[in-house]
Amino acid sequence: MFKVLVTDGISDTGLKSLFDHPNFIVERQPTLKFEELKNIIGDYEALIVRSQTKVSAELLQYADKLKVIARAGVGVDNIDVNAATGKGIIVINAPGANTIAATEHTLAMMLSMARMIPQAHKKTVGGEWDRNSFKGVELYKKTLGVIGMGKIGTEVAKRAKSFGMNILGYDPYLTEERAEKLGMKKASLDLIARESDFITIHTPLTNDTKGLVNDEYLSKTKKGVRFINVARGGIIDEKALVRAIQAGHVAGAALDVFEKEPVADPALLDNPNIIVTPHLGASTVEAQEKVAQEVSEEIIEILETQSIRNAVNMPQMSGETQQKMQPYLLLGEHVGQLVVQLLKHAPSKIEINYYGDLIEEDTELLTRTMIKGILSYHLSDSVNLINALHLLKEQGVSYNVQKNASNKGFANYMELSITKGSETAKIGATVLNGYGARIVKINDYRIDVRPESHLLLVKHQDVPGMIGKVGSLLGDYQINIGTMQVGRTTVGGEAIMVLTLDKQLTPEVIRALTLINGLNEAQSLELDNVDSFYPGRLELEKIK
Ligand SMILES: NC(=O)c1ccc[n+]([C@@H]2O[C@H](COP(=O)([O-])OP(=O)(O)OC[C@H]3O[C@@H](n4cnc5c(N)ncnc54)[C@H](O)[C@@H]3O)[C@@H](O)[C@H]2O)c1
Ligand SMILES: O=C(O)[C@H](O)COP(=O)(O)O
Repeated sequence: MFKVLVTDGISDTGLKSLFDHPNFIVERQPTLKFEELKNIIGDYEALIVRSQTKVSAELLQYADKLKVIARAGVGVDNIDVNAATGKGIIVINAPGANTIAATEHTLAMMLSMARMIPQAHKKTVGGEWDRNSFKGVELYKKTLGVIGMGKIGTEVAKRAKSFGMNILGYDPYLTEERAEKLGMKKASLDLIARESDFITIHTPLTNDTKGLVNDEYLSKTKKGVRFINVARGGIIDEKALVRAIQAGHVAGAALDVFEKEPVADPALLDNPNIIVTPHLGASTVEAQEKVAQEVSEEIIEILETQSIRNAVNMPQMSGETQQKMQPYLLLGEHVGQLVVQLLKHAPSKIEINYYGDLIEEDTELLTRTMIKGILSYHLSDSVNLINALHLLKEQGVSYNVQKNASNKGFANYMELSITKGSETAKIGATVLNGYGARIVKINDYRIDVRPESHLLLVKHQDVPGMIGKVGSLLGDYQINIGTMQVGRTTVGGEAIMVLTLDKQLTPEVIRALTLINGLNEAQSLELDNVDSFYPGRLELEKIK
């Protein structure tokens, strides 16, 4: 059974798949204080939050069983994603599920500000019939500057066009072609400042966007400009905004999000030219059902089948790429497990080289699976694909990844080399079309071995009779040999033998092997999860 804790106001309808699932127990605690949350968080495998619950590094110290933190929405700034990553906890969100709600709220705020609807409403319900104080402005033929042309910015631009507005958009990813298709103009921030009558913000809050609209930017804007922020507090410097409104330069602002929430600053709340809502951008019945439904379904997938779609702290892959990369991902972990056993030490340096078809692919996840394979030998279950790179850094291990154009004789080839002091171990592997995964290089020896649970690596003199001696000794101990491969670099020098076996070797057999004349070393190499490893899905069993 998996226990899911739901804090914040999350839609019951959206949580239906979790409520109905026989393997999940859902508990709602929408009004917990930090101390209370800290005391219970250790019982849960999954946590669902909106923007109100602060999932801090301190809280996560108590979250011993937690595997997934789900943000029923977009922004994850209330979650310490680094701390979650360090603990191997997946952070997921529901990008896109509240796009329409935030878009419509942006337009509602723009229209309300333009026609002073909240101010007029307040006076009217207060008993005054004031038809003189609320002469608004029209949107028609005005210029709207959209900063951040992602999902919400794009939808806002499309709808604003239908009001007859001219649209300018700024986004590092906005191309001339896309802007043209949308019937708008790609602009610089300065052009938006100079020409816009309304400026709406739709970026995340990042180091780059924090205080993007500050005194300096405001000084470049057109007199009478109006701002809308339904993105994140802090992108507009609130003090600078108030100064510009008081100076009569900025005509108004419509704010849904604030530097500090709940907002209490009278300079914002008592200003007749500023209208506010309490972070309501995503608060529609439809959006709330959708965000809760998306994260509920994903929690079930992650905990039951270890498949991840929208993780914030994992490299993303399209379904098609994931399917294409699947055999390499499975092999990559085994390559990592093998190389660390070969070195017999925790490495201080890792080198990963990709060749052939792999240089065209997104290999970030593959790199992580190799690193997970290496680290799990010493760190065991505490390593997963989420925290592998973080743990590597923590251990002070450097790693370098290269994609090479040179031909290694295979359509695809990955080589992992790890070093400790003067010792290095190397494994080369490929996926052969129609034949599956193969280990094709151990240190400098060429071989051809299918990854199996139990392997025996023998280093011996390249002299007649060695294969027979090893085979008959294993027979004496009732150990069945699956396959046997030999490799050598020079005739008569040192050679290697790699055998796949039906069961694990005991130290006694290893000792007996080393007594064979001409045999320099025998090492048992064990691979985890070989049987469950090749059937198909992205392997994340350590997250379970
Ligand atoms: N008020 C609410 O309730 C509410 C609801 C939903 C989303 N949001 C917020 O709205 C914002 C936009 O959400 P989205 O779903 O459209 O995200 P998105 O990721 O689809 O789009 C964000 C865009 O911002 C752009 N961007 C990043 N840095 C930029 C910069 N320095 N200058 C210009 N553009 C930059 C990115 O390239 C991207 O295209 C986010 O901050 C999100 O958290 C708020
Ligand atoms: O990032 C988001 O999804 C929005 O800010 C909505 O936040 P909320 O779920 O707390 O309303």
